[in-house]
Amino acid sequence: MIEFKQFYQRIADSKLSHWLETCPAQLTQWRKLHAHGDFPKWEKVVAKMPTVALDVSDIHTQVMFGSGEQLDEGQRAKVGNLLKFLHPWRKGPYQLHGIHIDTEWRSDWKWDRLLPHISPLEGRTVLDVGCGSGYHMWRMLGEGAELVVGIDPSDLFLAQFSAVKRIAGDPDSIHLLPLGIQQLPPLRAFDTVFSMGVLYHRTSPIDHLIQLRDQLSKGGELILETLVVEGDETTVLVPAGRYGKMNNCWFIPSSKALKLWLEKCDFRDVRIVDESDTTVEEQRRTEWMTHQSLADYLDPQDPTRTVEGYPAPRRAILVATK
Ligand SMILES: Nc1ncnc2c1ncn2[C@@H]1O[C@H](C[S@+](CC[C@H]([NH3+])C(=O)[O-])CC(=O)[O-])[C@@H](O)[C@H]1O
Repeated sequence: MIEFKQFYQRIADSKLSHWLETCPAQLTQWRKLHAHGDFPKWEKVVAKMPTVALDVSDIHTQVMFGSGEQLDEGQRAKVGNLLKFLHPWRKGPYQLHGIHIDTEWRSDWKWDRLLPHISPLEGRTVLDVGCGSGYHMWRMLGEGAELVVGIDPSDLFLAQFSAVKRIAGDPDSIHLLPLGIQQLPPLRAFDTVFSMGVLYHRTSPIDHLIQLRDQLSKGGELILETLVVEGDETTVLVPAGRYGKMNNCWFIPSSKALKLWLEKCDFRDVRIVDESDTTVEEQRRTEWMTHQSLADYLDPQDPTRTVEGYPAPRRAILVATK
């Protein structure tokens, strides 16, 4: 059974100890809501992941655990099938005992775009809001973070993360909690907070920025990544209906407007460090994610537009200090 005891123990004597006032009750409630349905089936898959001591691992240049030499072909096929049961795999890629999980997203490309622009993570306590299956969390740990906590309300992503963590030998410096950002009290304790791909899902983007600020210690750093449109400080797109077939997409500002919003929320040294169009090489259908993907969200006659006629996805990364 996926439990959070290891997390509670890990933070008991840390600067996150005050989180213990609210978090265990929320996760107990979460567990009650997930006692039936798919989650217990996914937990059984997680429990079957191999726990052999790893011959090699690399979380610095990729997310790789085990060369594949330690499992025979039959065992590898079995683990591969179990991992497939946790479909769809959106964020990655992962290399697990020689099994290449070719995810919908090349999340490593986003990591490569942001890494040169952020303060070194060595020794830091880090929060990843909307962490998905936790791909970037492993890379944060690979950069020397002392403790990495991810939050994401998706129970499938928790199961995927837990499968990887079990194979990795259950390290106690990395934890995913199935919570939304709105469920966190103002902890004011993280050295670095990431919010990537979340802002446009929030109905109130300024409140989101304030919630992120409230998680940071004074002087801490925010890395914010979200969909943007071209334009000046006053430009923001609120799609009338769906955007790229997503029905939960609310505010898509220009990067300049986003910079202004951050400054208005008392962040300083706000920098737009990257702006890139999302390509069908970075987000695409694979054997590990067989549903529709970016190519299906774009107008086949004009791929610079979504099927709804809005500008095609473009994303910015901003870095700011509290
Ligand atoms: N209220 C919320 N609180 C926290 N998380 C949320 C909330 N609502 C949705 N999410 C989660 O935010 C994630 C957004 S994906 C980005 C993943 C990764 N960060 C990436 O940058 O690749 C979007 C994208 O594809 O870019 C999903 O995992 C949601 O479950």
